[in-house]
Amino acid sequence: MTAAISADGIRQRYGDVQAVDGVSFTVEAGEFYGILGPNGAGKTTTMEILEGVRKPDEGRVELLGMAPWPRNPKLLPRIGVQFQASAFFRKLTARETIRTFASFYGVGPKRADAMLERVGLADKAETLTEQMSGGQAQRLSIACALAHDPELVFLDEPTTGLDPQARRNLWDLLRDINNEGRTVVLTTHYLDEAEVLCDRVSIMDHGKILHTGAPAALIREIDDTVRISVASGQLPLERARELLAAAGADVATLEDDTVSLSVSTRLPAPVLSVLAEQNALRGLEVRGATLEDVFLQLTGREFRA
Ligand SMILES: Nc1ncnc2c1ncn2[C@@H]1O[C@H](COP(=O)(O)OP(=O)(O)OP(=O)(O)O)[C@@H](O)[C@H]1O
Repeated sequence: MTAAISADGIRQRYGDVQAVDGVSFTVEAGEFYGILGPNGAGKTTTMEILEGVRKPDEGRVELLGMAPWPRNPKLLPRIGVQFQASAFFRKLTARETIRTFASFYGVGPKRADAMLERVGLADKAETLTEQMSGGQAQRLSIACALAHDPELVFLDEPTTGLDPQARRNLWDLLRDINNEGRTVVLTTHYLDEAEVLCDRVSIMDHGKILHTGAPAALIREIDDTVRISVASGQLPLERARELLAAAGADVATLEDDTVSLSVSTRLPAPVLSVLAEQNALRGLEVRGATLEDVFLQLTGREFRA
């Protein structure tokens, strides 16, 4: 079967900045694929090259078995693109906007209106785009990208700037889009978003892909330690010291003044049972590794979006 996307050795330079530095990957049909990286990593430039809106300095891209550059009219009805900054006509309503976008593809008003409903904006149909919230505008731009029923959808940081509730609502929508059988490519600088949504994720930094895999596999590969934090004041200092010694902790910090304790260990059970014996479980936090830890391991730096 032809891959939905194959990118081979793509490079793009802007003046002194090597924005994309030899990126290669494939995306299978039906996959939810993420490109995760901090600001300036080269995600948007990579997306623009995939979408066929930018010619790379070097490298080859195929979308659905075809080259996206030079602009390929056969591909356009089959792909949907949501750009990072959506510019709508401010004085058009949501309904007028989606109908306009749909008409570019010969799609009638009925399907356009249905898309508006699909993204939960039916009750905003008469609202001017300039009066929509950030989350509503993102939903509208996703609806516009989907109006012509594309099989491959590109979403460039669709949830940036949204509040946590609006982000979660959008995640549900994005999952549905993928569950309908569409291939989805998403860029994000939210680690949790990549972890929750993507079948596979490429971690990108300084124009290069550092690692690609299923989020859970990436996390498993790097680390199986568990971080345990004990709220301050839960444990007498002496007991905390003994506990640290007993835990064989890889990393542990003990702050004397408030006796707050955090432990990284591959053997959480003995630590937890001592804490339980000490009746020190209030405010206890236990967490496994996350993609944040994967990024730290790959780059030696904390992930800062
Ligand atoms: N049109 C341009 N002209 C010059 N430099 C650019 C241009 N577009 C991007 N860059 C630079 O290329 C690098 C990669 O930018 P890009 O937008 O691809 O990264 P990104 O990962 O999408 O970042 P963000 O998360 O902030 O959108 C950055 O250093 C950026 O400043």
